[in-house]
Formats: sequence, C-alpha cells, structure tokens
Amino acid sequence: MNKIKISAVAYTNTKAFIYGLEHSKIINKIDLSLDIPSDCAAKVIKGQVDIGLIPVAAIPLVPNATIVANYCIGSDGAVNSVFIFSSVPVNEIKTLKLDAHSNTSNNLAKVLLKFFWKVDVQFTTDLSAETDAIVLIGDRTFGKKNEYNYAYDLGEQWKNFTDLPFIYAAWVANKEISKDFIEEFNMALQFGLNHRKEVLKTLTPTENFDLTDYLYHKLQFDVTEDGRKAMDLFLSYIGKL
Ligand SMILES: C=C(O[C@@H]1C=C(C(=O)O)C=C[C@H]1O)C(=O)O
Repeated sequence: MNKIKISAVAYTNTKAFIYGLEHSKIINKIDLSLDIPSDCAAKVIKGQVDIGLIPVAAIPLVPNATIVANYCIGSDGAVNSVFIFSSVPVNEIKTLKLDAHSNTSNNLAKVLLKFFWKVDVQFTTDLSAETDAIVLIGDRTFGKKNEYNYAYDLGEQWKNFTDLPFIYAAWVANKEISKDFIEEFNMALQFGLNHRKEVLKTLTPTENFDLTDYLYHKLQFDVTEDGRKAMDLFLSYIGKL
C-alpha cells in the first residue's frame, strides 16, 4: 500500500500530535516529515505531500483543499508564541519585518494593523532590514517577551478585535482521503492530546516560558464552530488587504 505523505509543523505546538501519530499503528501507513509552517504549506500546494498541518492563510492556494481533522493549532485569546515585537507602541510602527516561517501570522499582523489598529505600515521580508517591529512565531519566541519594549500577542489582539478564537494551522489534504484513514488519523491526534503529560517530559525546559500552560491552556486544539467562523472572517480580511 502506498503510504500517505504527511508534513507537520516542527514546533513544540505540534509535539502532542506527533506523539499521537508515532504511538499509533497509523505510523506504519504514513511518511511523516517535520517542516517549518511555510514549507508545510508549499509541500501541500505543490502536491509533494497528501496532507499537511498548514497555515490557514495558505488554504486558498491548495487545490481541492479539505480540512481532514477535527484538530488544529489554535487559541482563544493569548497564544504566547505569535507576536509583533516592537521598539515603539503599535500606533507608531512604520516598518515591520515579516517572519519567513509564517503565512498565517504575517497576514494576521497585516489584518490587525490595517483593520484593528488602523496604522499604515511598510512590510519587508529582507532579513537584514532594520525595522521598528518584527513578526515572530513558534519556539523562537519562547521567553523573549521581555527582550522588546512592546510585545503584542496576536491571538489576544484578534480576540480583542473580533471576540473570536483563532485558528493558525489546520490539517489539510489536497486529494480525497479515505474515511477509514481520516478516522484513524483523528484518533491518533486525540491520543497525543490525551498524553500531553508524557509529551511534556520529553521537552527541554525553557527559561521564562511555561510549557505546561502553553500545551494545556494557551493552545486550543479543537476545530470549533467559532474557530471556523474566525477562519472565514480572517480569510475575508486577507482578501481586503
Ligand atoms: C501558534 C503558532 O501557530 C503557527 C503559526 C503559523 C503561521 O503563522 O503561519 C503556522 C503554523 C503554526 O505553527 C506558532 O507557530 O506559534
């Protein structure tokens, strides 16, 4: 049988999912690669893999995109790993460097700056550019909040803006996947979430960052009705950028 190719995010936010896949029989039916989020998206878009945990901002670019799991990377308010770090207050930001790992959070920053904070900002992807602020996501943000004058948690700010939770990444397929596989896949992901205690034991403690709080409270893993509503709203704002 051909294995289903899967690309998942290589960050701590996905460790419980990986644990679940690796501790279930489904591991024998899949080819699993761990990538930065923007590469997960590129692999699903190009058809190099069948399923990916991809940034929701990239979903419109995936041919025949279907969300195949009831689980995601989301938050209801602060997420503690998606930030605008800035040297000036948000209303004074003139230039901002985007994060090359990200699709969703770069767009979330743009949406919030334009429609919530209503500031006109120039964006760059040039790594050597000196800017007032940067977008940074994932493990590279852990414990870094105090290193900047201002840290805006984008999950928290989205909630202030819309009163909705937010979904950063979802499991998306680019082709039809059998019902049986989807069922087994969901069970493996749920198994991982149920074993977050074990997952935490495998993680290296990070200074100034509460991994337990992150995996149990900040991250929300269920695709809820409000989460879907937020996803649609977010994609419609991207269309208006
Ligand atoms: C919460 C996070 O969600 C992520 C943010 C993504 C993005 O900005 O494109 C993509 C996948 C997720 O890993 C995070 O990485 O900190």
